Amino acid sequence: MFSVPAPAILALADGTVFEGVSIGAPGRTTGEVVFNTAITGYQEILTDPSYRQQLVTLTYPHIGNVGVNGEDVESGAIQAAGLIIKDLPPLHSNFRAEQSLGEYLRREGVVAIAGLDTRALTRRLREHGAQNGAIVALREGEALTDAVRAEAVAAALAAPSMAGLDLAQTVTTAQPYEWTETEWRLKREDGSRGYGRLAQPRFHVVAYDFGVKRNILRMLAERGCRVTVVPARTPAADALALRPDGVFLSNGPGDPEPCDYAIAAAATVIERGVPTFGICLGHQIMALASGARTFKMKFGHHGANHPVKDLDTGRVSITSQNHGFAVDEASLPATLRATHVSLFDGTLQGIARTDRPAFGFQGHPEASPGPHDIGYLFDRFVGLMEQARAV
Ligand SMILES: NC(=O)CC[C@H](N)C(=O)O
Repeated sequence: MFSVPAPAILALADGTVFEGVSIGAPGRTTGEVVFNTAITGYQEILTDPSYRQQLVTLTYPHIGNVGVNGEDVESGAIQAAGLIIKDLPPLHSNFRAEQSLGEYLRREGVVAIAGLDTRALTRRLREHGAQNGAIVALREGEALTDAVRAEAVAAALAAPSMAGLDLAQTVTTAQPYEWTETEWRLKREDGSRGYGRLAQPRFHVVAYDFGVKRNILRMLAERGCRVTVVPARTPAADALALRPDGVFLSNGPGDPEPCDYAIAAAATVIERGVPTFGICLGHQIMALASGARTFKMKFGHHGANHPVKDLDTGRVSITSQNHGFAVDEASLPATLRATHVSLFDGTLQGIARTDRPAFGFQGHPEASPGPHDIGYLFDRFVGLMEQARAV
């Protein structure tokens, strides 16, 4: 019933080679190797545009158990450059499943490897920091030779460093579009299942797309926001000409620092006093636009159980995270205050302007499948738009 999988290897830039089996498309892929500790949500992780040019290792050992469906996607395609897992079950089972993870990876042409020691790999990344790697997945019958291994290490070494890379432009929408789809429900009042539609918009939000995740747009629509999603390079004047109640700065891949066009647009929008909310890359861009600095972390935060403390209330939330850069707390100017901090490593997780209605969060308050502890930040954004309207 099951054919023997072809061999695959993962080579790191430091020369380490892990051997496993191919579970996706044959071929070669390179990127920054990162690890994500989430137990659920592999489909949402693969389709998150912030994973562009990254090879994602999932530390949870069984991945693919519930298959793949057409609804749980954060964008229109798999965005991660490759997938690294311990074990792909030969059978999947779920009432929503439409195909297996392996079929999905092959259909999308994504190279992926299973059967290697993901714990050893993760320990190496934790100790030495994130580094570039290459996955080579052979075709059935092809032999794994020393030449293949050497080529893979060379490919890992040749891959570009994430620091300094503007990847937002590579994932952004080419044209503006409107968004009104609301959150997924198992059972709506009318008995239907799935996503809903915003009937009566209360606010108009312009969302800068640096690689936006769909669930962010759904959570805005759920709260009465009609969203116009605009390309990353949209000048502030064009965004403001749409007369939005609020501006949203999305998550996205790569280094925030080279995104000078976005930093300039954010600075203008914030200066004008338009309520502004930034998530992840958008939060970093807001910080840079306000005069703070960002830096590359050792191995970043990628997972679904990161405790974050709200410094205003003392409340601790469990959050979803996916970032390799962070805002340097020591660099905050007088107009920015720290609002949230990571309880894993003390790094900055949230900021707010002291002089304008603008705030940002480093983690993912929209996380689907969760956790949902920090969804209140969307309510805060809506509150700022309400207040601005009352003036
Ligand atoms: N999820 C994101 O928006 C990630 C932001 C940025 N690319 C980082 O790695 O820090």
